[in-house]
Amino acid sequence: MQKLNKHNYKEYAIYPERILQFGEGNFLRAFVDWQVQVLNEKTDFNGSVVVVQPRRSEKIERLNQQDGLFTLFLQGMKDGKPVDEHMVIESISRGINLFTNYEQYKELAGKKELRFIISNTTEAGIVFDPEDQLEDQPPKNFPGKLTAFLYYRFQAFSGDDSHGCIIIPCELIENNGERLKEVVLQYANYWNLGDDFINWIHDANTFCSSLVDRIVPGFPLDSIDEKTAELGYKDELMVVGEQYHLWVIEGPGWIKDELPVKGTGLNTLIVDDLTPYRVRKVRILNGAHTAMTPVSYLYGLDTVEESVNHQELGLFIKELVENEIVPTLDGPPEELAAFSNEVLNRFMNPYIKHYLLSISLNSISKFSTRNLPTLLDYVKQSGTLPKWLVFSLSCLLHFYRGKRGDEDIPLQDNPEILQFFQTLWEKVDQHELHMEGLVKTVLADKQLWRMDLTSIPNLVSAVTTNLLTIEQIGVKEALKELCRTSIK
Ligand SMILES: NC(=O)c1ccc[n+]([C@@H]2O[C@H](COP(=O)([O-])OP(=O)(O)OC[C@H]3O[C@@H](n4cnc5c(N)ncnc54)[C@H](O)[C@@H]3O)[C@@H](O)[C@H]2O)c1
Ligand SMILES: O=P(O)(O)OC[C@@H](O)[C@@H](O)[C@H](O)[C@H](O)CO
Repeated sequence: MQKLNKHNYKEYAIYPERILQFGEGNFLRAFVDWQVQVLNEKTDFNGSVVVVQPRRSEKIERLNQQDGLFTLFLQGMKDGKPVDEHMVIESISRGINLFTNYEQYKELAGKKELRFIISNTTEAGIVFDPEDQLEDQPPKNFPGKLTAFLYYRFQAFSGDDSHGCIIIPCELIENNGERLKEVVLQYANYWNLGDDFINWIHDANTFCSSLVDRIVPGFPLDSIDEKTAELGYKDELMVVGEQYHLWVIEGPGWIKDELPVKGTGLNTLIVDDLTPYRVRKVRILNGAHTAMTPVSYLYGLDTVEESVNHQELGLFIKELVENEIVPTLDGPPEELAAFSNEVLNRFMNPYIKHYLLSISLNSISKFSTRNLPTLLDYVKQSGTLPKWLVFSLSCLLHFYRGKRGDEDIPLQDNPEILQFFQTLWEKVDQHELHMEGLVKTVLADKQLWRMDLTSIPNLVSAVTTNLLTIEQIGVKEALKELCRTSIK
């Protein structure tokens, strides 16, 4: 069977390289590169994307072997109807391997037509590292690579303000645009790149914070043979995502002229303040994902869809979202109810297998950023603990024991965190530590939660009680018990 590449594919238009994209991952390809394709089809945007990898990865070579082409399946509800469609995305012109072709990167910095820089380097990507040097080819961290790129551009156009860029990071970090600009300026100062360059960063470039939303489980490992047979060609970069999408970009109104999304059907908004969109999305959608993961997985389920359609898990998720997360959010109640309803429907998407284990990556820091604010707000508002969220936190501690029955759980978190939990659970198993001791030690750890959670009234005893119940009767029975006593 033939592989997908330009020789085996129909003729298609090649557009000027107007976008530099840091990240070859599933999400950016199913979201940004798809949006660029829509813009090219429906407007005079006329732009293609050059992809660079933020870390060493052989995916960039695979992207070039396929001439930037890949197949995107978009599956889910659209305008109230089920839609299952696929298309070849043609908007990527090429990938540059920064580790072998750094010169090409420097050359791109001098191209007049380049205007946008987009990134998604996970929550770990926007960081400063004093080890990075301008002379490194490439600097190790993403903001270091970006600073170097902007400096080459500044030099190529002798500091001319009309050749700056619009920089839109997509990392799920609060104020990602401002944060990225801060780190770029930190590198500029650290590398002594001069006041003229720093002024050019401020005057010629626009850093926009942005919020992205589309569930992208990625490569369809489960159904690859079936999909390959349907397509009639091999595609190693196939990606599956849902139909729903939202991109909220915080920036000046004139960006609408350069990114002509109006009238294209794209749910991309250019706004003055994205805070309300971010808070509700992170707390409801990501919060529910992160909270359901240890509970459902320990219960014996594997995917989001199974969980939301399950009698007890479904109830757990609905109660958690509607009675614990939503009441802590600001905004018109009808809008919040509509949004949470839509999220629950998206979780039910029958086409998509979204594995809990893939969501479980770095669950401790995710609980901290996505669910802890809800817990704190709930306690502040009501003076009581949110019992579903506390049950989820209890299951999270149990999840990090690393066992589902006799199975080992492939935990994915940073090694210090994994070691911390392993040591504590071993002590409990060897009767050197009581459950309450484990709970107190974990909840008091400021490195995990950025605060001492034992200061929250009754939290230690509630989590200890849950864990003792789980030890005695298992997560299944413990959850059933919680459902029975909560819904009378
Ligand atoms: N998949 C989704 O449903 C979805 C939806 C919205 C947002 N996101 C966000 O997108 C990010 C990537 O998701 P994906 O599904 O594309 O994953 P992926 O594994 O396909 O891609 C990960 C990308 O991040 C880069 N990366 C990883 N760690 C990095 C680090 N420390 N520094 C710099 N770059 C790093 C990789 O090189 C790669 O380009 C996630 O952090 C997630 O929060 C994902
Ligand atoms: O991608 P992560 O690992 O940060 O989080 C897992 C999911 O919650 C996330 O990918 C959502 O599906 C996504 O944020 C939806 O827009």
